[in-house]
Amino acid sequence: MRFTDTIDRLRGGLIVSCQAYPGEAMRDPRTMAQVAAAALVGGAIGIRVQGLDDIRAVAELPVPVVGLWKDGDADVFITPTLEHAKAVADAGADIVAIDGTRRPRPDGRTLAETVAGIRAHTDALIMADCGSLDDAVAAEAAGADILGTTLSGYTGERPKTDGPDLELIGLIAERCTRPIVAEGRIHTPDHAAAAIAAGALAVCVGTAITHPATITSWFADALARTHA
Ligand SMILES: CC(=O)N[C@H](C=O)[C@@H](O)[C@H](O)[C@H](O)COP(=O)(O)O
Repeated sequence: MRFTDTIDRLRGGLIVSCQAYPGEAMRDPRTMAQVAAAALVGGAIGIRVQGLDDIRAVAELPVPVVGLWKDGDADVFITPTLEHAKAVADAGADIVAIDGTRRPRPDGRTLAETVAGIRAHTDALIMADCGSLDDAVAAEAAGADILGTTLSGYTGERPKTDGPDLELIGLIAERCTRPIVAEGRIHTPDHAAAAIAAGALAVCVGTAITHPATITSWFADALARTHA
């Protein structure tokens, strides 16, 4: 029931990822909650945030909250262990986003063991942040509820496309039955529409909506090239 209800609410819609990085001026849970509230006014149907304080700061918003906890210097850093995932759920996430790759995890658990441990702890849905088709197939077999393309271009298995990895979305849609959230380098409304057309249930946009330093650099670099 909870699965169906949450998936129905996400269908065809825009999740906005509100994240500021260590040392950045906007890295403050209140600021991220304000950015999230503004995104809802614009039509977001879901919010994705990083860190336990940020999750708590948006947990009462009237939309599904995708929570994650980036931690550590290892390759696997998005909600890297079962303990991180439980904490994300306890902070109020409706959907716990975890590393969904086939790489070794810092706590030595497999993805299937991690998913089982989260299920035993919470009824939150589980989103596997994948970097390839093989990841998505394995994540579905491990029991993940949602397959994300979040890590495409960041694990060495897929090229870092200029824009979303539409090919990967199509490949996952062909092979897997779990819903797909297209995430990563969706920079324009056309990109978002193309991701849905390729087979995604919903799209998640971060940088292009909520990261002013990067957006500013796109404009500034274009002007610098014009005047070079
Ligand atoms: C690879 C990684 O660490 N991705 C992170 C996952 O939460 C975020 O830094 C991204 O901003 C997010 O996935 C949204 O993607 P984009 O910002 O490209 O719209």
